[in-house]
Amino acid sequence: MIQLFNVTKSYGGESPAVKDLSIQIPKGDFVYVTGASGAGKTTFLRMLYAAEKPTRGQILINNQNITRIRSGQIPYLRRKIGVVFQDFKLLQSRTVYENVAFALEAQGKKRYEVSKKVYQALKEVGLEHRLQRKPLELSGGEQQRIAIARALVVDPLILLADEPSGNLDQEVTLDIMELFKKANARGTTVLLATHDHSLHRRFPRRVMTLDKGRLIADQQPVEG
Ligand SMILES: Nc1ncnc2c1ncn2[C@@H]1O[C@H](COP(=O)(O)OP(=O)(O)OP(=O)(O)O)[C@@H](O)[C@H]1O
Repeated sequence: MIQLFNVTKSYGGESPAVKDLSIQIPKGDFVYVTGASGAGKTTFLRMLYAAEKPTRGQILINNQNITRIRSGQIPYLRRKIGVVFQDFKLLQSRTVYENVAFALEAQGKKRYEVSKKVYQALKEVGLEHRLQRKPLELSGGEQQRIAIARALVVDPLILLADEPSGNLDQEVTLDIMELFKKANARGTTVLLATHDHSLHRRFPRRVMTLDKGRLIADQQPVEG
């Protein structure tokens, strides 16, 4: 469960990036976060994994108040949250295997367990044959699938994706959506920030619309 109570984030400019946001997202929900460029989508997602602190208001993740989280607690929060970015953010000097294994190794998991989970996560995205490649030897779509495997390998409660298919073509976008839907079907709460309205026409889910930092619409999909 994600809960925001009157959350405002100001970077010190004229108007806040996110204004007075109050939102409840139950476990297992799938939510699109839409809005024009600069509407506050990235800021909203960044606060959920404690990359930014709200200026005012409270944020609870699974009843844990993360509003004033201490830096030592952030790694524990991030074990529950997978994040996927538009520009993948893979470590270029590491292999595909090492990129996906990283979070598990940081948690101190045993070597055989790490390799089993990494193999499963890569199989899930159809790239188990690319284990020893470096990210730049792969296509953009493959790199994003590796990034998704990295996010999902820890079985996150929440998956945050910020314009994950912004630089990718339509076919790859649909592959990626299937991966998000599968993770959601297994119980992961998914928040997907996107400009691409064709996605929610094709896969109708809850849509939250931000405008100048405010939530101006929160629509459930029409049944039927
Ligand atoms: N680190 C920062 N420092 C100062 N201002 C920022 C910072 N990050 C974002 N902003 C400002 O906050 C506002 C919201 O930006 P944000 O990136 O959250 O919007 P967005 O909806 O994700 O936009 P886009 O779709 O272009 O990525 C914008 O006016 C932006 O310029």
